Amino acid sequence: MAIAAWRLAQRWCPSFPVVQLHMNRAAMTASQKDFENAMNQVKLLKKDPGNEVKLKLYALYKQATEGPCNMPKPGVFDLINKAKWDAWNTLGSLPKETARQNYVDLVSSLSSSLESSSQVEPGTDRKSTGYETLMVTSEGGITKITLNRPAKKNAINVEMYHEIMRALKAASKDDSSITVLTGNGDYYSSGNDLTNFTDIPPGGVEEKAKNSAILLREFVGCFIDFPKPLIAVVNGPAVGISVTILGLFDVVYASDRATFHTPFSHLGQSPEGCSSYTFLKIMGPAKATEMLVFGKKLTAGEACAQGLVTAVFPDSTFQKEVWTRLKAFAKLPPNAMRISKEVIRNREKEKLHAVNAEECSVLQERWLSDECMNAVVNFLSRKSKL
Ligand SMILES: CCCCCCCCCC/C=C\CC(=O)SCCNC(=O)CCNC(=O)[C@H](O)C(C)(C)COP(=O)(O)OP(=O)(O)OC[C@H]1O[C@@H](n2cnc3c(N)ncnc32)[C@H](O)[C@@H]1OP(=O)(O)O
Repeated sequence: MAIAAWRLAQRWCPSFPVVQLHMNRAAMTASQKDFENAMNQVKLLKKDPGNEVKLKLYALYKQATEGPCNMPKPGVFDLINKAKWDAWNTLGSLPKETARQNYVDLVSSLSSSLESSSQVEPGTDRKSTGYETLMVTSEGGITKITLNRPAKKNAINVEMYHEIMRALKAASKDDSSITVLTGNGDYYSSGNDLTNFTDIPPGGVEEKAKNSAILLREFVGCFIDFPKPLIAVVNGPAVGISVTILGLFDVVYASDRATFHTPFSHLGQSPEGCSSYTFLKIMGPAKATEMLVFGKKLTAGEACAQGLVTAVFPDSTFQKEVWTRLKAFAKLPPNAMRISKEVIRNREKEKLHAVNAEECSVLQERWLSDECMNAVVNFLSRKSKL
């Protein structure tokens, strides 16, 4: 969210507007003019420059307008005023003109670095190119990753695994506050693309299984480590890995058209996405077993009752209701949200990585089993569907 400098400056120097108004206009020099321009520029910064920079700005401003620090030192528990005092006092006897120049230089460097960052004005939809299987947009503090193979029910092929990882890594570093994953078309995702099994390398199926386990482990690892609030907008049925990784999301909103299906036994496979751990924690062992071992398909209402889904909305108003909520979340202070997520999730991370490694190693064996091969052949020869 844009930070108006008067708010910034008022917080760090309550007398800021008054001081600014009562500046000696007669004594205005070129550098005084630059100084005033710089103060105006601060008001236009679209991104909070962070406390360290705000303290520097405060100190230089005070030095430029009042000279060396003349305030009594605040008490040790008066943290904010103590930080401000320290910043100002550190400037010692720096001449007013030099402080003014340093202030102008600092604002100018901030303007160029923050303006050229990927900050997006609300309402400006920034679309990332370079994805074949996804649509990625950033708008109003929300990076939205849309699975975009609607003709294949958003089945996740190898390219899509790589692109989702790339999009998540980019989203973790961009200036958005929250990240959303959703699907284009009538499905959220039909899970792993079963044609992934057909492209066998010269090293044979063992090599394929080994490489797939490495890919899967890295893929799930990106969700475990994702630092910002991650929200699934489940627009329709979800199958397999698109369901299991929901346990690693922070919030899951679902249309009442969505279903949640993990038919691993039917496919001769075993749970992944850390679901062997997260689902047990979320819904308890019996309900988790019904889903992960017996392949029970849940309605959105059932998934919500069992804690996998946060809230369910009628399909007719789904997008409107969900995006109203998401836009409000995106306005919250991003650092606070990131740190709160860290506090909530960090103590589980090591465990989740261990679970992920174990699940991938079990699956590597499963992929080589007759049960799995037969299930894939049956689907590909159109003998079976879920
Ligand atoms: C060893 C290699 C692995 C490499 C990758 C490593 C990581 C793997 C990690 C995870 C492993 C497994 C976890 C899972 O996700 S298991 C779940 C797998 N998914 C399925 O079994 C779903 C299969 N699809 C269906 O049963 C049906 O398509 C459906 C989803 C119920 C929809 O039925 P529908 O009648 O409404 O539509 P349909 O005509 O069948 O589909 C339209 C076209 O889409 C294609 N398609 C749909 N889902 C998949 C899929 N999962 N894989 C490949 N293709 C899919 C379908 O074939 C149709 O295509 P076309 O129009 O005929 O060309």
